[in-house]
Amino acid sequence: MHSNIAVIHDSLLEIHDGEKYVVTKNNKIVKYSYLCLCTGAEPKLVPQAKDFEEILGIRDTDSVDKFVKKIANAKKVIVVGNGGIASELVYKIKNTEIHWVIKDRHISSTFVDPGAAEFFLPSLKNNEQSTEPVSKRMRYQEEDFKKSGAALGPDWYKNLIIRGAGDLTVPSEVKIHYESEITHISKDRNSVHPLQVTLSNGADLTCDLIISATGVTARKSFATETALELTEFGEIKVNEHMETNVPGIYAAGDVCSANWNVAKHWFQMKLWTQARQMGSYAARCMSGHLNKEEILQDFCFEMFAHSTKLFGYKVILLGLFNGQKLGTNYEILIRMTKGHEYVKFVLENNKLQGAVLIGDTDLEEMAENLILNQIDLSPYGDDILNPDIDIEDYFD
Ligand SMILES: Cc1cc2nc3c(=O)[nH]c(=O)nc-3n(C[C@H](O)[C@H](O)[C@H](O)COP(=O)(O)OP(=O)(O)OC[C@H]3O[C@@H](n4cnc5c(N)ncnc54)[C@H](O)[C@@H]3O)c2cc1C
Ligand SMILES: NC(=O)C1=CN([C@@H]2O[C@H](COP(=O)(O)OP(=O)(O)OC[C@H]3O[C@@H](n4cnc5c(N)ncnc54)[C@H](OP(=O)(O)O)[C@@H]3O)[C@@H](O)[C@H]2O)C=CC1
Repeated sequence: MHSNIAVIHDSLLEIHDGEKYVVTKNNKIVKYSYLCLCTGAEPKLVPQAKDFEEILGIRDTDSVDKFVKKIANAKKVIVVGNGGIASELVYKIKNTEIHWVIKDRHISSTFVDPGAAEFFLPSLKNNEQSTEPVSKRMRYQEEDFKKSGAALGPDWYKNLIIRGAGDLTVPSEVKIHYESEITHISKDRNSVHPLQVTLSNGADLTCDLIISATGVTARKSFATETALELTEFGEIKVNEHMETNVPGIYAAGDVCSANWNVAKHWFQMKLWTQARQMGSYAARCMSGHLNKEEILQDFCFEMFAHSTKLFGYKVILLGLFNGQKLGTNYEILIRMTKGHEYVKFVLENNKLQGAVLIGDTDLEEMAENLILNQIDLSPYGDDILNPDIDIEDYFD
């Protein structure tokens, strides 16, 4: 489709930024004028993972294949971590006993507040999952010659059956171990469940498999002549034009860190949408620099927005949805109907700063506009979330 693009199936090894060429694993030399690094991230597993093959991370197709095969023989699993992957897995895994080990006092802490976590909990107790979510996104299939690589992204589990070897006829309740981490693991091959796991709260567990869904670190699997400026977590710093400190080298997606004065309602999270938006914007910046055009920052960096599905519910997170950056100087309005919807508005000086919309609330467009417009909402008071008032229609 795009005759100006040549795809090279190889790995980047060295960047010679002085003479502007790269060297690949197969010794191919490619000259460049502009280079954009989109090497993503890799799972940051619990430290014990190096000693036990039964501890797995999930990132790409290969790692999922391995996980699905291993779990097919597991009757008892531990899921560690409290972010996106763990939240999706504990809901999706069937036919095995699940212990969910989390550092926090509430589930899914990377995305939601304790109130929303409480709203989700019944879904873990009665996890029938009879209907699969309908995917409205474009789905891609990887070609056979290269199975591993890019992170899976939204809907990755849609067509997967993740089933353990348990003989449970009804879905089991997930046992959550709050405020705990794994401190020690040993192996007893003669035990029914070979891994003996001790948690920081003193609890002892046994299991067949551990899934470490404990975040990611930027993947910098290549060398450069000039050192790239990195954050303390190893991400490549980029300016408002996605440029690194090395002339001609840009970076986008999970590997980079937005090192500009970001808009009040935006912040970076390692998400598929942000990676895609950054990639597209970096391309425009490179083209703009080449053609000496003025580059205006893309409006997607004005406000954080994430749409996903957790525990069977549509979840939309907008702006400073957890009061990020606001300190203690904000108000929260909540509307909740058990099993139906959870709506949270975050207000500062009577202006909407962020929103959590769980369920089919139909409030996303209105909330987006209120955050961007910063309309004074004091005349409406609590009625802004009064279910008897069609507030969306009003602001339309
Ligand atoms: C299981 C899972 C579920 C997710 N679900 C969601 C979701 O629902 N919503 C959401 O917004 N986000 C989700 N994410 C996060 C999202 O997938 C990532 O944020 C996004 O894919 C990052 O894109 P990227 O292009 O920066 O990096 P990646 O997708 O990691 O791609 C990087 C690519 O660079 C290649 N590479 C690395 N080093 C080299 C080298 N030296 N030479 C050549 N190639 C190299 C890698 O092989 C890979 O193909 C999920 C992630 C996972 C793992
Ligand atoms: N639906 C979605 O939008 C999804 C998005 N993703 C994205 O994919 C990437 C990978 O997902 P994931 O691995 O879940 O990463 P996340 O960053 O979302 O979550 C990692 C979690 O693990 C915790 N953690 C870290 N180290 C330990 C430890 N040693 N013991 C116990 N807990 C620990 C973290 O706590 P703390 O922060 O306190 O260190 C955090 O709660 C993320 O960028 C995520 O946003 C993945 C799946 C679904």
